[in-house]
Amino acid sequence: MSLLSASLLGIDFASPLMNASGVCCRYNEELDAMLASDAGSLITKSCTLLPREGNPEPRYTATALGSINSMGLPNEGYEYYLDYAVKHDYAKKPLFMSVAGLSLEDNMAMLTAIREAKLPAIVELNLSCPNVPGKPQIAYDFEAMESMLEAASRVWAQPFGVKMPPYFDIAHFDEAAAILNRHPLVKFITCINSIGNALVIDIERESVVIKPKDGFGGIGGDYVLPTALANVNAFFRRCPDKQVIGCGGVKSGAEVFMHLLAGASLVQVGTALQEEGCGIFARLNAELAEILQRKGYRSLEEVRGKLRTL
Ligand SMILES: O=C1NC(=O)NC(C(=O)O)N1
Repeated sequence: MSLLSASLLGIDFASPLMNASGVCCRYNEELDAMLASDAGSLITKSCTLLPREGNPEPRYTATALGSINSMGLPNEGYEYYLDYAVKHDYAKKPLFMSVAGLSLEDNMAMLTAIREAKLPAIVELNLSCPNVPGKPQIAYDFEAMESMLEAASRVWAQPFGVKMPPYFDIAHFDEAAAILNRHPLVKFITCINSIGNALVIDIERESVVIKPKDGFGGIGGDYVLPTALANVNAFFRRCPDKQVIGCGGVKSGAEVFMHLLAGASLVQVGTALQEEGCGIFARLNAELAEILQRKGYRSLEEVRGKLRTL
């Protein structure tokens, strides 16, 4: 066991770091770059039943404080990622598959096909894409989320995880956690997806910066770090039988350490990975190791959830 060893669903990871679904994971070449990187694992682009072009461009813009995107789930269709998962060498590093069907039926069809392939791939069910016009985020509709989790638990019939949107109200943390706790097969919770439907304005052009939805898109990066940490900690506190994966605002070892303190078992990198490339994982591992050593920690276990309150 090295200093950066992590564990999820009883599976060992050499590093807690991985990509956030959507970044460096649409094509085989990107997934292979993640495999060759110092990330402890990798996750595929959220897939739909059929391939999708996604929203019109420009649909991603980096900003001084992070990024805004309205990709619209562009992906090669679930069979492409299932094919990658069949060929993947799980002894090298664990692989996650992100599933984001446009309907409950589509999700069940994909989960059935993936289940029948009998792979060690870990499924992260995306309940929180904010960018498909006309498709509300499932996890903001508690009844829809309950129905989706009931169906997914029945069809998938083994442990899986969910990608959650950020919540901003304690009552919503309570309600969402209560729903998740009613589904014991939901063994991990990834917090957070982008903060949906934000608006970035360029004053020189007096314009929005992305084309879809009149410029409204999900934001990531520095903008979302405190909200991401709050959601990680809220679900860590409320779901003692589940693990949490942190996502949001990670750009150095410091933010990785914050997510671990808040309760994260693994940590995903989105905007910073998009901007820096896969070399970021070697840097983040080194920076995290330096913080742990400086503070006298010998494992991530000793840090997880140890956030002090005043
Ligand atoms: O779940 C998602 N979150 C995002 O921020 N963007 C992508 C997308 O638009 O495909 N999906």
